[in-house]
Amino acid sequence: MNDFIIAPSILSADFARLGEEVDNVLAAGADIIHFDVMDNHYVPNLTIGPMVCKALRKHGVTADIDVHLMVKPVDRMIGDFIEAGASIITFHPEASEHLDRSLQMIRDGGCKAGLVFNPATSLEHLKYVMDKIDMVLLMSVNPGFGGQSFIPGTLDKLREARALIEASGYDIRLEVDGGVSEKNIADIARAGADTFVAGSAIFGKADYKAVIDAMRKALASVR
Ligand SMILES: O=C(CO)[C@H](O)[C@H](O)COP(=O)(O)O
Repeated sequence: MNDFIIAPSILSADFARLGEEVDNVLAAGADIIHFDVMDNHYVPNLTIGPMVCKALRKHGVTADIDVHLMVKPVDRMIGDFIEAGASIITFHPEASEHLDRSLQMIRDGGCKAGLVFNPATSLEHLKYVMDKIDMVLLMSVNPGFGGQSFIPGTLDKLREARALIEASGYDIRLEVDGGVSEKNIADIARAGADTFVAGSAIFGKADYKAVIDAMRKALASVR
């Protein structure tokens, strides 16, 4: 695994050719696949569920699948995605009735667990569960749609999250999602992110490898 992880969001892929799109983006140098699950309840959009995750595994995808649950309630979906072959499952603290239990369910199912924070959601939810998470995901847009602009205040929040992670002593990745492109990825990494979700910046271009290479080149200037 690279130190910096690039995670294309299939929200912006061509769903009619999803297996091929995932193969192509992995062949172009992506590390993992970001899988956005929206329920038209917690967020105002409706996307894909565990059957599609299972279908990607059946298609032959062996890369990690990073499932971002934008659903409420979360617990039933956790079980279904564990069964469907997810590698990482993240959810929003305000969407779970019992945060600790939801995190434990994910780890008990053999997946990595993480919490997702909307732009205006406080990081205080991390306080008592640092030992139960493998990833913190900061949304740099309000969740629900691809193609939005990066909210600049996320950079300060990333610095805050990075400091909390370092102080905890745990091995926790810091992911950012929304409006990430080859133009701002270096600044985002300098603020502390190590895992980068990008949807429209990658799938919106014809040459996925050129974009991912440009992102890696920008990241090389950071470390
Ligand atoms: O979770 C999401 C939206 O809720 C998407 O993953 C995110 O917005 C990525 O899309 P883009 O890179 O086009 O901003």
